[in-house]
Amino acid sequence: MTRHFDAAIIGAGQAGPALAARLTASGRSVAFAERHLFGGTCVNTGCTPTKALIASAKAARMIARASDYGLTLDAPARIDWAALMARKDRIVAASRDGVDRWLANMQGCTVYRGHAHLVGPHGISVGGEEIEADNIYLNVGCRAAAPALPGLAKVPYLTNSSILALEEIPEHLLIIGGSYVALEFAQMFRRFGAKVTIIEKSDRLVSREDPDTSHCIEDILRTEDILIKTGAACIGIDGVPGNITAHLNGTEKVSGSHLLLAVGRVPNTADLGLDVAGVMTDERGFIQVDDCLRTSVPHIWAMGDCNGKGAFTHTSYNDYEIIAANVLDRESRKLSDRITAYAIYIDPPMGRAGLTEAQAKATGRRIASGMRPMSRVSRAVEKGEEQGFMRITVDLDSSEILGAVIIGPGADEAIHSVLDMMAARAPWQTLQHVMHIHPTVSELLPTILGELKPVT
Ligand SMILES: Cc1cc2nc3c(=O)[nH]c(=O)nc-3n(C[C@H](O)[C@H](O)[C@H](O)COP(=O)(O)OP(=O)(O)OC[C@H]3O[C@@H](n4cnc5c(N)ncnc54)[C@H](O)[C@@H]3O)c2cc1C
Ligand SMILES: NC(=O)c1ccc[n+]([C@@H]2O[C@H](COP(=O)([O-])OP(=O)(O)OC[C@H]3O[C@@H](n4cnc5c(N)ncnc54)[C@H](O)[C@@H]3O)[C@@H](O)[C@H]2O)c1
Repeated sequence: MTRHFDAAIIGAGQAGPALAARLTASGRSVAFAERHLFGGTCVNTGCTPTKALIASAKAARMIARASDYGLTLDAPARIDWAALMARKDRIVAASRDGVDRWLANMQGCTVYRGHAHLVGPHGISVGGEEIEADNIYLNVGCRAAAPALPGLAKVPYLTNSSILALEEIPEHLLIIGGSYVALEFAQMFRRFGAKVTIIEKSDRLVSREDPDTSHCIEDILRTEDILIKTGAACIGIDGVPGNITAHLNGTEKVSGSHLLLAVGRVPNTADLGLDVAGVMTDERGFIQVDDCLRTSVPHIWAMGDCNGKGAFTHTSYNDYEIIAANVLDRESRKLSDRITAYAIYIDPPMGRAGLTEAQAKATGRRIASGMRPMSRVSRAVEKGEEQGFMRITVDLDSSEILGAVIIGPGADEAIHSVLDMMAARAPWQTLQHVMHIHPTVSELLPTILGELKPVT
């Protein structure tokens, strides 16, 4: 028998559970389908486990640098891989179980554990049961891409999921890709003692960023003896477990014990029955949505990574807020109101808000930037973490803050000073006149706004 609900949500990622809570609180009945692990990518194979491991890696790095701080160790620290992974697993399990319990105990929410797919505009089949819902919300996320590289199918390779279950530290980790996933795992495994080689096809790492940002990040990684091969499209792979060779540009090869693919993500939409319901996707499989995250079928909405409009936990959660505002609060919050913001959790981290300097320049506006290296930021010097810089870019005519980048200690937090001012649409002079706390990285933001130089 088909059971009817006011709403159905597919996928317990970063948007679905919070939306279920709002929908049920408004008196609506909700069917919730999750086929694998509650909490999705962020909790199980993304942010949470990687940031837990990065914390261990930071501790290892600080111990290795003990003498820089005037400390003498009687013996070098040993990595207890099992204990370190157990810490990560405990943190992940607590978070996952929290989401699972939250949904299971939610009044008005019926949880289905299984793969769900659309069988009509309102119909869903999940784990052999048929349900129907007035409105459907898709939060199905993405998975690691595995491009059709010659030879790849014949060698064992790791993704962001399987690398988190390794039973030992690789001797030499080859990483294909040179962006978020690659860099966070590269530095972490280097700090755990692995030799690491990054293979990136663009001519610089994180090529969406300004060139000086890429070069600064390359310097940070090279300081720790991470090998970086840019302009190096991997055109083939061969080898056996424990000895894998990547062939680059047809001219060079590099061998390692393990291979990690970090070349982007593909949406989990091919097995969702979208065509049956008439939901349109783009050529890469991302679900097409309008500015309020409605799909081509008006009662079906798509949120999180699967709509291709963001690829972060905070963008997924913001999608939930946009949908809740439109559906439940009669507020017209929109995707286009969102200011780009993200961090890369290398150490020191990079925090970004708004446009890069190159993007700001490309708008054709009259712009200026203020910048300062971390070597001239007291807090960074005192912490012994002088790599990095900060830059803020403004519109000289409207006084708008257009964007900022901070690479340095606490940059992932400090960037919010700029982001919040941008959200408030405050002119840059407002930020310049705020008294900031000393000694912090943020206290130099007003200073660099007093040293703006036109960008031509
Ligand atoms: C290694 C790594 C590190 C990351 N670190 C960060 C970070 O530090 N900060 C940050 O902001 N972002 C980070 N991200 C990105 C972040 O994890 C994702 O953007 C975020 O998790 C996306 O959430 P989502 O809600 O779109 O979907 P997901 O969290 O991917 O959840 C989708 C859920 O849907 C389920 N599902 C899929 N299809 C079906 C179906 N047919 N039926 C039932 N259930 C289904 C899946 O099992 C999954 O549980 C990281 C990603 C990776 C890979
Ligand atoms: N700190 C964070 O917030 C965080 C951390 C990890 C992941 N994420 C999210 O996960 C998503 C996926 O990250 P990602 O790093 O896998 O993807 P990405 O799309 O950001 O980068 C992929 C990189 O791989 C390179 N590449 C592609 N094919 C290649 C080839 N054949 N040879 C060599 N290089 C190749 C690309 O040029 C690019 O630099 C990101 O969009 C990000 O939003 C976020």
